[in-house]
Parts: sequence; C-alpha cells; structure tokens
Amino acid sequence: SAMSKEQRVLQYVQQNASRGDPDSVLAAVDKFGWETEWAMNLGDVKGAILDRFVKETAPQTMLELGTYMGYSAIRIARLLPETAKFMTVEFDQENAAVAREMIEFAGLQNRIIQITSDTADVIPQLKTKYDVETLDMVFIDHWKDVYVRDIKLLETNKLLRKGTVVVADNIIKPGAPEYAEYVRTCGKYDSTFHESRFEYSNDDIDGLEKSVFRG
Ligand SMILES: O=c1[nH]cnc2c(O)cc(-c3ccc(F)cc3)c(-c3ccc(F)cc3)c12
Ligand SMILES: [Mg+2]
Repeated sequence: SAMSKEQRVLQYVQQNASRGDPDSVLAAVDKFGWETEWAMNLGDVKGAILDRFVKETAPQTMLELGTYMGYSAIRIARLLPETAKFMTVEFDQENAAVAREMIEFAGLQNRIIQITSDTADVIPQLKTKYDVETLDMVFIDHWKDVYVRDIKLLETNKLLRKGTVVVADNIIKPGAPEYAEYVRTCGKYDSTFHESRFEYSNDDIDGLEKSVFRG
C-alpha cells in the first residue's frame, strides 16, 4: 500500500540526513515541511524557543505527551545528558512506529523511552512502572482537548514539584483556550505566553505557553 505522509518524511530523512546526527535529521524534516509537505511537527521556529527552555531548565527527568514522528523528542533528547530520563508518549501505533525509526536514525534510542499508549493510562503509572519521583519538565503537544485533563492528572499523581516547567504547543493554532485559561488563572503556575509562528508558515501565528509549577 502507498506510504503515509509520516513514512514519506522518514524516507526523506533516511535518504538525506546523516545517521547518528540529530541536527541533520531535524534539518531534513524541516526542509521537507517547508518545501514539500506540511506536517504537524513543532518545526524550526517554535523549536528554537523550546530549545532555549530545555537548555535553561536542564531537566534530569522529562516527559513529552505526543511523540508524532519523533521530531520534538529528537529536538529535546539532543540537548539532554546521557543520565537524563526522558519519556515520550504516543497513542497512534503507526506514528509511534515511524518515530521509533526516526529516533533510531538520529542515534538517540538510548536516551528516549518511547511509550505507545494513551497518556491517561501512562501518567498514573509513571511513579510505579517508570520509576519517576517527580518531573523536572513536561512538553505537551498531543491533542488540545486533553491538555487540561492531562495537566490535572500530573497534579493529582504528584508528578509536579516546585519549579517544574510545563511547556505546551499550539496555544493559538488550533488553540487550547481552556488550557491557557486554566494555567493562567488556577493559581498553581507562573505562566507566560511566547508568541511565535505556526510550523512551516510565514504568516500564521502560534505560540508556546510556559507554566512553572509553584509547588
Ligand atoms: O493535533 C495536533 N497535535 C499536536 N500538534 C498539532 C499542531 O502542531 C498543529 C495542528 C494543526 C493542524 C492543522 C491546522 F490547520 C491547525 C493545527 C494539530 C492538529 C489540530 C487539529 C487537528 F484536527 C489535527 C491536527 C496538532
Ligand atoms: Mg503541535
């Protein structure tokens, strides 16, 4: 059967990037996104903002909700020390399979714990099954309608501590208004909006919300 868009991106990476070189993998995905086929990767413009947050936070324990094809997982893992524990969760089996190959091509499979499951099932298991105490940083980029559900699950499962940094994509496009409202008004976070551009677009606005848990 014909290749999916995600498989076409993976093939482009395998044929145009250098194995074991994460930056060349990111550059190939971004080139494909700008020049050939749009895809919902975080992308280079918002990616640079996330890079800054990851460098500033230097997390030892990191969680990503929404792996998709692995672009932001590679983006994050390339900045983490070998000793860091980084889990990424993807619900869609086909996307997870593409991500696994993309992450392997980048040579980061030893730095990323890839979980294929519903985040609502994984979050309550992080302490017991994945030996997590608390999270230093979280990146939310899966489905806007469950952002609030999942950040509340992180709270009730005692996975956040004073200073945990929670970053969320797509605050403007497609928008996560209930999430933005929650983190900005619930009193548990110091939250800031970082305006940027939608992935692989010169015109559309989007942005990341950065919310620091007050503990
Ligand atoms: O779902 C997403 N998860 C994680 N990141 C996303 C992203 O960065 C962008 C989009 C997006 C796609 C097309 C568009 F016109 C506007 C926004 C989506 C998304 C939203 C609703 C959809 F129905 C399907 C995709 C996601
Ligand atoms: Mg996104």
